[in-house]
Amino acid sequence: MAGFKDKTKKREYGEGKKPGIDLVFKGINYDIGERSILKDVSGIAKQGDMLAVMGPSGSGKTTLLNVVAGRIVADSGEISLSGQPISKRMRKKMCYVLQQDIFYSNLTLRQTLTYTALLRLPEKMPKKEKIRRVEEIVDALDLRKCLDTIIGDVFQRGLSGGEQKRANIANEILTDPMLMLLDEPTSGLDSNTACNLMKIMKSYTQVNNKTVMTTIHQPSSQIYHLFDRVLLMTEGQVAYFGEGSKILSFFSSVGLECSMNYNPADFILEKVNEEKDVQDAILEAANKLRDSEDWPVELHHDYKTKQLAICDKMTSGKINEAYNIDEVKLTMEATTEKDTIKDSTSGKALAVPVTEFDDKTQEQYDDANSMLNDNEKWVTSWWTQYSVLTRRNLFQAKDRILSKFNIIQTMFLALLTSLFWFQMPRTEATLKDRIGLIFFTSIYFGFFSIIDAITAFPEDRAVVNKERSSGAYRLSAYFFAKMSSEIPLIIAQPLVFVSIVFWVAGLNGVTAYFGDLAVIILGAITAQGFGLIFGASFKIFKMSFVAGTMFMLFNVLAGGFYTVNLPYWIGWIKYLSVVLYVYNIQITYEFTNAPPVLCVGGNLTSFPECLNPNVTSIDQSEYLQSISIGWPLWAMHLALFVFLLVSRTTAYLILRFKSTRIG
Ligand SMILES: Nc1ncnc2c1ncn2[C@@H]1O[C@H](COP(=O)(O)OP(=O)(O)OP(=O)(O)O)[C@@H](O)[C@H]1O
Repeated sequence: MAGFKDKTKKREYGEGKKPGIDLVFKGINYDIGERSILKDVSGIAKQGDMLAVMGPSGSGKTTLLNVVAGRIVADSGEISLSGQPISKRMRKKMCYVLQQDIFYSNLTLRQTLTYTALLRLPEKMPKKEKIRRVEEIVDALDLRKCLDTIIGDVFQRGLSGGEQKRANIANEILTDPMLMLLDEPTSGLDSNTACNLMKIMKSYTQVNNKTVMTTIHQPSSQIYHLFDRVLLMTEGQVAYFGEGSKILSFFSSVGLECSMNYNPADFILEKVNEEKDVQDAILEAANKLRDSEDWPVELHHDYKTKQLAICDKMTSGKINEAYNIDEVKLTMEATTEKDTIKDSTSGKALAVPVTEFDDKTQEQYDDANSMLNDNEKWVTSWWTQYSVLTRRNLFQAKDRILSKFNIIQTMFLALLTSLFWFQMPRTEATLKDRIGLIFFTSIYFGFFSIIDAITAFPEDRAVVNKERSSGAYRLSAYFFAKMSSEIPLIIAQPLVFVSIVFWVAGLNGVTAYFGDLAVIILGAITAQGFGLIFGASFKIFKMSFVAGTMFMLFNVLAGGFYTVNLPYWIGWIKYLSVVLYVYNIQITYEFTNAPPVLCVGGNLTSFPECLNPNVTSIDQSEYLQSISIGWPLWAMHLALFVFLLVSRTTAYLILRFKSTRIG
């Protein structure tokens, strides 16, 4: 793999490498209830290196990764990046590649990466540069041949498992993070694909001076030898931390010998899984290791204060003064141990990694600090986030809302409805059919929108949660983008349906056509807002679905078609039905300024005025009065707008504050 450098950087250092960061986590403890999940876990991942976190299932690997990523707050312990306590802002310099590959399944890899680049690379970087970065990463991770393949899911084939893993990593490293946290990147891959992936990662890490911490289950020996350091865990404790190459001699010191040609990874995992006395012996030896020469200085108990004193000077730009801190009386023994600063009195190592404090070193520190302390909360403006998300959502939702299946369904229903209500004569005899058709159109698109919003939500929630936890964009940008991008798609189907059915059935003229169309669309958009509420309120899809269906059934029952005269004590409830307003607006258009509705002859009529031989048509305004709530059109439209506003605002607030929320 050809490595790639960030050409946007002004300076390069040493052997052409950018300054990287060292991750140190020390004394991490984390309990859930009575159970200790992590016990005094410490380790280091250095720039240009890969740290493997290994251990049996349930030993706490993912939990540790979550703690480092800031997704879980540890009960105690310290985490620092290049000597500085880790902060929320610094976490933007890291990426977390989840075990699951979470993407919009119907976007191609090119679209997925491009949208990520536009969302997560700095506003000031030109678009051309962002695209170039996508291209570089695609080559680096050997993804070019599948750039135009959709991501896919269980329903539609797309990228292969290995390609999805690489796509997942590519998507995260686009932002050029300094620290990469990978959770089981090889899970589900065959050994060859897994090995290729890890080789690619190794090369990328070295060439670009990145820091990698990865959990891994049972690596092959080829993969195992790619790791610089290994943190072996058992039951939440450190069973070994140190260079991967020294692990067998560590086990040998406990009397556990690995036979030749045996995969060291298999061997160590077998041993930490053995009976309690073997485990205890390993843990005891691991504890002793903490007092040995091999134990990194950064993990010593007294390291923090001294390190911080030096760091304070360094971060305030006074590197040379760091040498002269009285309390610690530093001397640099560059000739014998080039990379270590030592306490002159005790001779104990205090800090790494400076060999010479010249101008170049000062620059490196300036750069590393400016990278870590980047104060921008968002890398792109609200408007950029909104417009990129709108485009992405439009593309992504188009295939869903205007899927072949939905188009066939709408066309089929339009055909069926047209046949059932074909050219109704405008007579008293067809009044029931006429209002039946109007009621059907009032509810159909409401159902359609609410169910669509609920079914689309789980995928949305997963992707947006992932992206928002890496600080990609604001919730409001996502929310407004979702609303505005789906409106044209929601309009498309009622437009086709009403344009066919209205005229074939013979409803009332041009004004009623536009009025009906507008109110059906308004009802559908409002129903979508309620769909969002149910999608956001429940983690379990089935519950959202049941809640959405019950809500729509309530709307239908209280919609004014089945029940006009409710008992007085519950009559108010109908005003909570969105369908009531959509239906009433439509019947108002149908029976106002309309051609006459002819009486049926003789005693068959239900209208007393039709018994008068001089009267040929019914009084439509009186009829309308008898079947409607009698509100003026403007008031009913206003009520619908209030519902629209309330549903959208509630959905937003639920997303913002509920625990199942996005972001
Ligand atoms: N929310 C929770 N409530 C109770 N126990 C939990 C919770 N989350 C994790 N655990 C427990 O913490 C332990 C460590 O879990 P973790 O996922 O970190 O293990 P792991 O080493 O990554 O396992 P695997 O290799 O199987 O993914 C497990 O025994 C798990 O059951």
